Amino acid sequence: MTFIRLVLRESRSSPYKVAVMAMLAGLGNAMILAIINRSADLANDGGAQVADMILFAATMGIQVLAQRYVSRTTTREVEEIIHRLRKRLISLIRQTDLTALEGIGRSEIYAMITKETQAISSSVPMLVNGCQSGILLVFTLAYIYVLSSTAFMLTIAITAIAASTHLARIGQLRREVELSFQLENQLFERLTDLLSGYKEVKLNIRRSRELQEHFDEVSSASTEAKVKTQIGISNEFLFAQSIFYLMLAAMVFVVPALSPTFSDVALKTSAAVLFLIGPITSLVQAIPAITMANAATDNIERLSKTLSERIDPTATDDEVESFARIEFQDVTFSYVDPRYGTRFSVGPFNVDVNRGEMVFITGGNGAGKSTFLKLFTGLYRPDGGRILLDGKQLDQRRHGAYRSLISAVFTDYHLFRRLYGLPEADVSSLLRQMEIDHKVSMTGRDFDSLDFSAGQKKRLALIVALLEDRPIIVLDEWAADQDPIFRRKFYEELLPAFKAMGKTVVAVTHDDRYFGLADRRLHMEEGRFAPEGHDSGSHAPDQGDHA
Ligand SMILES: Nc1ncnc2c1ncn2[C@@H]1O[C@H](COP(=O)(O)OP(=O)(O)OP(=O)(O)O)[C@@H](O)[C@H]1O
Repeated sequence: MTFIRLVLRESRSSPYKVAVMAMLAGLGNAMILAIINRSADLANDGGAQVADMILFAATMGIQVLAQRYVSRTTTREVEEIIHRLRKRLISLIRQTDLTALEGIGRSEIYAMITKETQAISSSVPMLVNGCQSGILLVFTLAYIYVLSSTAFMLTIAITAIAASTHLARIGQLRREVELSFQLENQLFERLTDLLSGYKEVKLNIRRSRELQEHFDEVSSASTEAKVKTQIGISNEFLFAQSIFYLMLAAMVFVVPALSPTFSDVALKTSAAVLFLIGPITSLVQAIPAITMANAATDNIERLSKTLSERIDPTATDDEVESFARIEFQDVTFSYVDPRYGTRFSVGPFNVDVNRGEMVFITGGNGAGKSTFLKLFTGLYRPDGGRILLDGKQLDQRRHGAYRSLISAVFTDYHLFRRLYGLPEADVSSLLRQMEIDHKVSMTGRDFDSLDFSAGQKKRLALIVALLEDRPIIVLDEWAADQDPIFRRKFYEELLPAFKAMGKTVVAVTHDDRYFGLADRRLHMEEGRFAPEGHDSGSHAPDQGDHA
């Protein structure tokens, strides 16, 4: 009952008030039944009383108002809970350690924030109905008891047998629902593959076909699981209906044989049993809805737990504005896969970077350059060794604040349409400097378009990094997709200009032609910096830069 627990835990309105109102609605329903039965009786004896009509109208009014209160309150409550859950998930994602987030699939996160919350939301009306029906059922049974204890005992016996059979069968249904959830997540993954890899899919018809086959396979398994679930639900519905007919039959065939006085109330009791069909149907429909809401809540809570267990303890609003020296002492880091153990280790790094320096990092593919940058920028925390900022070791709080020294453009950078975290700025001179002033314009803090070439986009990302106005700028193969002319401008004009502004530049580069421009070059091999003068030259040759 994870979903119910979630609602009780998160609800801001009083659950007692909702329960009282739901009881009132149920009682109102049962009273409507009793008044109608009584009035039907009176009709035989010459007509219903005006008092009964007034009582009927008043009961109906109370019942409608109470039911409306319950529906409105619960719907609003659950939607607000979903809103808070979503906000919390986004906030947790923001605060989680980068390594943890890299381990969780994107499609899983998308699915939790969209599909699972939707599943909870759409189950609410059925749940509310189901709860009210349960209450109505209790009151109607009480009314049947007042009419005839034999009829009541028989109805209870049949309901108990039916409910236990139903609950035993619902276990299987729950497994089917969970399976169809898992399969739908896989469908999300395949769809993400298709959309993210659209160019690759378009270029290779065999890949395109096989991807389609894989999608069809998962979709068909998901359909099968869904069909089983739906058939299970309709079987339960049929089952409930049969039970209801069984009850009616019991009233007409069995109770008269057991109770000699029953004939007086046979009509009323049968009417009461007829009245049960609505609540029983709603209850039966509510159970799969609860099962789905439970599965969705379980999934969301599992993700929340994973994320909260991996909250980045270094997160802070503190900022550092300047520095003189950053020292890495025996810093190590490993990528660890829970299934396969350590995948790759870097370090120990013993290196320092001084204010105003321009440091180039070189090395072959997979040597560990980007990993070093993630350590240097404070995005990864070292497994061993220590980082010193101006001679003082970074503790957790200072580690977070340390990140505020750095702006970066990584190889897999993301360009936000809005200048999040930055004030409105006049970017015209930067746009001119980057030679994209004819392409980009801004409205307030928003770029009007991001539909540029790869190289132009990267220039815009560099502008955003510069707008952050931080003392260190970290660039990972920034010039890789620039044309030779702009590449030269980058190395010969822009980087020296940054240095002249007092910025510290740490750049990963393969452009051997410009290696000489750096104050220092650190060459990396197999996760370590090679001793100076031991550059095996395994970097990629500079291609196409012969301007
Ligand atoms: N998220 C990750 N999980 C596990 N292993 C990783 C992860 N990221 C990188 N690696 C591994 O770490 C090693 C170093 O990767 P890194 O990206 O630091 O290399 P690099 O020197 O920047 O390479 P390139 O020049 O190709 O960009 C590689 O063997 C890579 O497979």
